Amino acid sequence: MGVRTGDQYKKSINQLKTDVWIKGERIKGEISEHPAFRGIIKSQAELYDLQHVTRLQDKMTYALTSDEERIGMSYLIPKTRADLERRREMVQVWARHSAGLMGRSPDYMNTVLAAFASSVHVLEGEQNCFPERLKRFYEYACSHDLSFTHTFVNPQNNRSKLAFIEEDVTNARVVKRIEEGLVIRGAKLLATQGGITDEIIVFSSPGIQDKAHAFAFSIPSDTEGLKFICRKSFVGDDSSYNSPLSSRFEEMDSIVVFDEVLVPWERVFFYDNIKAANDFYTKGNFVPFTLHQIVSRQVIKTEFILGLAQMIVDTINISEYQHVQSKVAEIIKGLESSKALLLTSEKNATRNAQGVMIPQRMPLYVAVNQFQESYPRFTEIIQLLGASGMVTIPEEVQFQSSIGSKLDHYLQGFEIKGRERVELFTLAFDLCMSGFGSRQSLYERFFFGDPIRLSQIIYQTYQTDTHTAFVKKMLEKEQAD
Ligand SMILES: Cc1cc2nc3c(=O)[nH]c(=O)nc-3n(C[C@H](O)[C@H](O)[C@H](O)COP(=O)(O)OP(=O)(O)OC[C@H]3O[C@@H](n4cnc5c(N)ncnc54)[C@H](O)[C@@H]3O)c2cc1C
Repeated sequence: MGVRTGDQYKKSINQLKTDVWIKGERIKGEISEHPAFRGIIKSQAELYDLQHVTRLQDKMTYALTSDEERIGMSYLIPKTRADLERRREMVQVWARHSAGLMGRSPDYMNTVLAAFASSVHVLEGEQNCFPERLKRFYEYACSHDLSFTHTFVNPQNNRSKLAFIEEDVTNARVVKRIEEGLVIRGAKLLATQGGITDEIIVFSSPGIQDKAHAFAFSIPSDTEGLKFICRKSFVGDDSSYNSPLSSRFEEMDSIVVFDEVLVPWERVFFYDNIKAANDFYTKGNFVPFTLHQIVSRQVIKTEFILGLAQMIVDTINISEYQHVQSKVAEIIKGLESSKALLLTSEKNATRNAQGVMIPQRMPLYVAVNQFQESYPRFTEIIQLLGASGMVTIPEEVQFQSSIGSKLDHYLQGFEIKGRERVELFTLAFDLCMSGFGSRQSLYERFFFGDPIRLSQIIYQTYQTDTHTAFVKKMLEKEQAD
């Protein structure tokens, strides 16, 4: 089949008739026509179509041999530094299409799958582990260009350190091991884009205490007993003027419920193995590969925010003020740091024993942890620069009415008419203040894990020995003097 078109993606999602619940009802009919999903499915389809644009073909796809069908670059397992560069460029083509606002553009999960497939050695020879199945599944996913969502974390009912002592009443767990496969009951915290992908990958996050929770598998989204229960939609409305971002990029997050879901053995990658669950996450390539994708996207998102900040400055003509300059400079510093950390991770990449090129972890950890803090600050800067402009944003229909000419006059900016000025500030509002925008901040803060625990990982894994030795040497010199 090779790389898909947007239309093929849309048809496939509509045919599934996945069990998706929103506003107290199960979605009936084509999900691509539902107001909560219309925009995001269209945007996702546009991304698939980019793989077919002739001038982008070498960036977005590759062929293993000259006569083989091309597959998505997002599935590439890098063997060289040039491959990492190709991966970055592919991510950034897709990210530019959504200004980096689609955290789950297909490259995110395709990267996760490539990371898993390149980590099968961690599972080899281990009890209840099936590396061959994972490899076969990766090949199947590449050749069919499948779309994925995923869910790793358990529901948030009790996060105390001693939570494992309590009876588990919510978490998805294996309740039966039968001839046909595993039976799963319970829930997982959430899946972004849950319900609008072909498949869902379910993995245990590290730190599992009970082997019934230690599993990994992938199943079609329409598997019997699997339910996606959506939150409230953050789509403002269908208008690209009034809701320029949420009408296109609202990805939706849904709670994932497993009502006695049968996972066939062919789709089980491991089960009942706590060590495998921990090792696969920590010793496999999930972290460095996924972080490389994430930081590549975040660079583009920061470029977009910088452009928006500067346009606000120009539109109300405030560039002469020193604090305005330093606020924009904050975004520039964030952008340049992310870019530098990303390139450092590629420059210092090393090839592992399996011949896979692994980007250096630490610069990527630092970049993503910094972004967890700087992204909410960037949106604050937009608000501080925009001030009342963020709320003097009448809807398009007001400009089309008989008072439109008054609005054009009274809301004019520096050398632009009211309608254009409001269009820009409406975009800023959607990015920083709407439900969609607030969720974007929460997403960047948490989607790759708790920022507090991430900074702990940085502290605990950073080698400081040479630095303390440096100080000791300096002290010895002082004494010698
Ligand atoms: C918008 C969004 C989209 C997401 N999409 C997905 C997805 O598609 N798939 C998926 O699997 N996950 C997804 N996630 C989940 C994400 O991985 C988690 O939010 C993240 O790992 C943090 O877990 P939590 O939300 O359960 O927070 P908690 O772990 O419940 O943390 C809540 C608070 O308690 C503190 N806390 C809790 N435990 C500790 C501890 N041990 N030590 C110190 N402090 C602690 C935290 O610092 C935090 O302040 C998404 C999250 C968001 C917000």
